[in-house]
Amino acid sequence: MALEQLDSNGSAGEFAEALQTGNPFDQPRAEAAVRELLLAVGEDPDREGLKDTPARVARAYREMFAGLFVEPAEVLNTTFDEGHQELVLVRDIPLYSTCEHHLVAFHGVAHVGYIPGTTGRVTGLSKIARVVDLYAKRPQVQERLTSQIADALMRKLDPRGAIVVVEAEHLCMAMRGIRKPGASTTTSAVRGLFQSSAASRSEALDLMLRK
Ligand SMILES: Nc1nc2c(ncn2[C@@H]2O[C@H](COP(=O)(O)OP(=O)(O)OP(=O)(O)O)[C@@H](O)[C@H]2O)c(=O)[nH]1
Ligand SMILES: [Zn+2]
Repeated sequence: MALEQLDSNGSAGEFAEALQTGNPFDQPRAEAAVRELLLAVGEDPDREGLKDTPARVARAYREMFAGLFVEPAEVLNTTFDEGHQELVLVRDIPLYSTCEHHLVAFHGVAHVGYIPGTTGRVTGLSKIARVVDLYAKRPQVQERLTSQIADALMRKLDPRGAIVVVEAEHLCMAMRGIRKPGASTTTSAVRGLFQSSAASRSEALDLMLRK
């Protein structure tokens, strides 16, 4: 399927599948593992309410990890020359990812900005959200997710700078363990001009974090 087609009407899952380069998801193996887990926690996987659960959970994991075995940065291959050499910023991109330590969700928003290079080459705004989405669909830590998004922009758009801020709540800190619901973690990754120029960085951060 052509990426252009998916851009207009494809879901993130279909999009990820179109980019798939590595192992396909092993549905039977995932189902068997979920069944084992249910047994391990003392449940009866054959009772009425749970009988379809291994298949359902496996499908959910397939979707949640659709960014594995793909190169998310590839979505930034679609660019066009707009001659725009000022800041482009997409903020409040909703984000759902999975903490690789506990395999539970962390969720929040990503703010992504870049200043196009001298050619003024830009990418479609939806592509920025797609990159966030695909890197999020992996077992992750927030710091790596943040850096991967910034590095993808630098690699594919050759911009003067890229800046990414992610604000998220980790359910592993809310529903278990330390149990601090509402605690929020902010991570940033700054590259290029945003690293060397405090003025550019603070302009972008101000636009990103202004309530
Ligand atoms: N830096 C960072 N830490 C994370 C992220 N997601 C989860 N963690 C932390 O990973 C750590 C794993 O610590 P461990 O001591 O191995 O695991 P644990 O015994 O379950 O830890 P507790 O959560 O403190 O109960 C915890 O402190 C989590 O809060 C993340 O995205 N970034
Ligand atoms: Zn965790």
